[in-house]
Parts: sequence; structure tokens; C-alpha cells
Amino acid sequence: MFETFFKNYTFQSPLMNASGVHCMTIEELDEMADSKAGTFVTKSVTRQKRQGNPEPRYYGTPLGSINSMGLPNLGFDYYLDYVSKRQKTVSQPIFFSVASMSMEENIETLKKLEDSDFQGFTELNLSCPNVAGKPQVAYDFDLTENILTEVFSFFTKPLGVKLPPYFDIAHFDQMATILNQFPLAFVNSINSVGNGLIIDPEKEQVVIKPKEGFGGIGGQYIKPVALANVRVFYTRLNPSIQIIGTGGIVSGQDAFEHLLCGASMLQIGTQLYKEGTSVFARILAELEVIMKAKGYTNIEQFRGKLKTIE
Ligand SMILES: C=Cc1c(C(=O)O)[nH]c(=O)[nH]c1=O
Repeated sequence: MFETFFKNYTFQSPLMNASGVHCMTIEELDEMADSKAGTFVTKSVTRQKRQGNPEPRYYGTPLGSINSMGLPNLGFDYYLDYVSKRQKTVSQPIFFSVASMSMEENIETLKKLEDSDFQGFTELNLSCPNVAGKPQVAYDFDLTENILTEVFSFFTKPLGVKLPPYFDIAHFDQMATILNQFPLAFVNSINSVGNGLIIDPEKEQVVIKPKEGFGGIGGQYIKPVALANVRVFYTRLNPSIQIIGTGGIVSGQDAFEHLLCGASMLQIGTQLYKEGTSVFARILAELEVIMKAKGYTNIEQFRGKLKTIE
């Protein structure tokens, strides 16, 4: 019922984790592999291990979350070793997320990944909002085009990009024009909405320590922005570039809405952080109720078929 066609593979479920959540350690990654998710993605890796930002750096609220983790990760080799072993024991392709502190580091990491025995999908994160002094790459259109030009001059494995939210039609058009120039496997929209601020009115204080309390917003707060970005890229990109929908997926209805906008795979971050890996079975059960009530027996019958008002 939930078969999801993604490039040359059929996932048994469209659900997976969002990079950064439940994917830092071997234990977390194994739990993802054993869950009802269709597959999983690693935490965005950098060449060397990173401690990340000082704590508190994550805070959950009833409507979502704010985080300024600062790209903590156990380093490229740790995750490459894991996926190289794990891909021999799981049938579905694994996603490997790459972020970096510089374009040079991006290229170096991707060259090592190209030369490795990793057979899954690479997610190039161009949208980390929380490394002090580092702007989100994908808000710089020229830099994005330069990076993708360099990457595709040597990288031959399936690769997609994780994008920040855009809020202006001109930016949607500009980004789509750039992305359509490259043989991307997918585009993942959206990353957290960068540099939001959540405060504690009792303490009259911010709730996270880094960056004076500014951090990426996730959860229900951002679903309308996520749906718009999924829809925009679904309608503007070459059909060969598939869409991963991320942002605000808490229920089966949210999953249905992302699929209706054109997403093929769905990533869950904040709600996975709050609920644990049982979230995948719950959302699939809720999605099944919705699909049956509407007479749908598979996702392709409605995926991307959002109607406008004529
Ligand atoms: C990879 C860094 C990211 C982080 C982080 O490590 O702070 N948080 C996000 O919400 N999105 C990111 O892309």
C-alpha cells in the first residue's frame, strides 16, 4: 500500500528520519534500521568529529522545537564505516548526509565517498543554519551553482541536496533554474527554518544557549512553509529530480499533505525526537486510514495531485 518509487528503487514505506535526529550513533542508526521507516539517513558528517555548540542547544515545545546543535557528529570515517557494513545487511538504500565547514571540505568528503564502496544516496546539506559565522550555503545562489558544478564534475553516485526554506517566488524560480542544470537524484525541502527565537516568559530568557538563543525551528510551526517548498520544487523541477518532503510531519494527515504536494519520501525530525521510532508505525497507520477513506490503494494515485482553485 505504501510502495514508494524513488529513482531506481521501491521503498516499502515513504517514511525516514530527518538528518540530525536519531542518527548520531551506531545504536540510534540500528534502531532506525529496525523500525517501520523505509530507510534512514545519517547525521550530516564533517571530515573530523565535532563537539557542536554548548548546551542547552535543543528545546521542545508543544508545537515543535528549536535547535542550534552546531553540527556535532562523530566524523566522516565513523559513518562511512557504519554504512559500508550496514548496506550489506539491509535491502533498502541508505542515505548519507554530508555537510561541511567549507566548499573545499565538501569536495574532499565527496571525493572520498565517490571512491568508497557506499552504494546508497548522498544528501548534500546546503542549509545548516547553526554554525556560527557560516551562512546557509543555499541562500547564496552563485555559491550553490559553483558547488554543484564542482561536485558533478567528479561525483557519479546518486546525490541530492537538503535545502533551507525559501519565501519568495523569485527565489523559488532562481533556485529551480539552478537545480535543473544538474543530474540531481532528489531535492529535500525543507531544513529547519533558520534563526527563529523561542523564549521562556517566566524566566524572561531564551531557551537555548548558542547564538543568543537563535536556532532552527522545526515541527508544526513550519509545515505550511515546508508544503509550499515541496510543491514549488515538485512543479518546477525536472521530473527526474524527486522530492523529499521534510517539515512539520506529526500525523498521517501531515504525511498525506506532503505526498499530495508531490513528495516521494518523507523525513520526520522533531516528532521522531519527541516520540522515538514508534512514530513511523503510528503515522503509517494514520495514513492508511486516510487513504482507505478516500478509496486510495497506493500512493501514486494521489501523489502530486494537489488541486488549485480554478
Ligand atoms: C547540519 C546542521 C544542522 C543542524 C545542527 O547541527 O545544528 N540543525 C538543523 O536544524 N539543521 C542542520 O542542517
